[in-house]
Amino acid sequence: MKIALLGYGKMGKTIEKIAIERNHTIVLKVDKEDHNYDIAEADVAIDFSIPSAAVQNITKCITAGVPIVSGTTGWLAQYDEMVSLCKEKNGAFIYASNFSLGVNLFFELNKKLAKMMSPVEGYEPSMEEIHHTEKLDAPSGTAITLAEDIIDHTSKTSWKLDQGDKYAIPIAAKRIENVPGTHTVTYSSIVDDIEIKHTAHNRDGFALGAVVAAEWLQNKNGVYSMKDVLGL
Ligand SMILES: NC(=O)C1=CN([C@@H]2O[C@H](COP(=O)(O)OP(=O)(O)OC[C@H]3O[C@@H](n4cnc5c(N)ncnc54)[C@H](O)[C@@H]3O)[C@@H](O)[C@H]2O)C=CC1
Ligand SMILES: O=C(O)C1=N[C@H](C(=O)O)C[C@H](O)C1
Repeated sequence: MKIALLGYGKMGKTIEKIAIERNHTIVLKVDKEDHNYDIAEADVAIDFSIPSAAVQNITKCITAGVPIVSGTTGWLAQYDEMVSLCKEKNGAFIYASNFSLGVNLFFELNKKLAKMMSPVEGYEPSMEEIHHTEKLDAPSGTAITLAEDIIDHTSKTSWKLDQGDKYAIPIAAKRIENVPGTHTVTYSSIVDDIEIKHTAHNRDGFALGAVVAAEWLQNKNGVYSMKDVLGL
C-alpha cells in the first residue's frame, strides 16, 4: 500500500517504522512547511499532525478521493463537518481518539463499568489523564471519548477539566515529560474506590492500530470507527 504521512513528528515517525515492517511504502511525508504536494499518488493517508491542521488535511484527502485515517486530537468541534464532506464526496474516513487495541478494549470495559455503576448510589466518577509535556490539547481525545461513554450510560451530563459541578465528570490533565499516555477512570465512594487504568508503554500500539485501520479502509467508502476495524 502506498501511504502518505500527514504530520512527521513522534507519531508520523513511529507509523513509518510499523508501516515499513508491514511491507507498505511511504510515498509522501508532509510536515508544517510542506504546502504544495500531490496527495493523489497515495492509496491512503494517515494524519497525525496538530489540532489546527487536521481539518485542512482531512478535507484535502477527501476532496482528492484518498481514504484518510486521522488520529489527530483537539479538532472535534468540526468532526460533523468532515463526516458530511465525506458523505457528499463518497469518500472514506476513520477518526479515532486512540488507535491502540488496548485502549479500544479499555473503551469497552469503561462502557460496561459505567452501565454497572449507573443504578448504584454513592459513587462519583472522575478521570485522570497523563501525557508528555509537548501535548497541545487538554484533556486528551481519549479522555473525552471515555467521558462521553460514561455520560451515555449514567446521569452525568458533561465533563469538565479539573473540578466539575455535580453533573459533570471532573478530568484532571497532567503533563509529565516523556509519558506516552495514561488514562484512569475512578468511581469514588466514602468507603472505597473502584478504578480502571490503561498505561501505554510506548507509541507502537497507537501506530500499529493506525496502520491496521489504513489497511482496512483501503477500497472502502464511508465513515468508520476503530470499533468497525476491530469488530468489537
Ligand atoms: N489517535 C491516536 O491513537 C493518537 C493520537 N495522537 C495525536 O496525534 C497528534 C500528533 O501527535 P505527535 O506525533 O505526538 O505530535 P508531534 O508534535 O510529535 O507531531 C506533530 C507533527 O505535525 C506537524 N505539523 C504541523 N502543522 C502541520 C500541517 N499543516 N500538516 C502536517 N503536519 C503538520 C508538526 O510540525 C509535527 O512534526 C496529536 O494530536 C496527538 O494528540 C497521538 C498519539 C496517538
Ligand atoms: O498526544 C498524545 O501523545 C496522545 N494523544 C491521544 C489523545 O489525545 O488521547 C492518544 C494518546 O493518549 C497519545
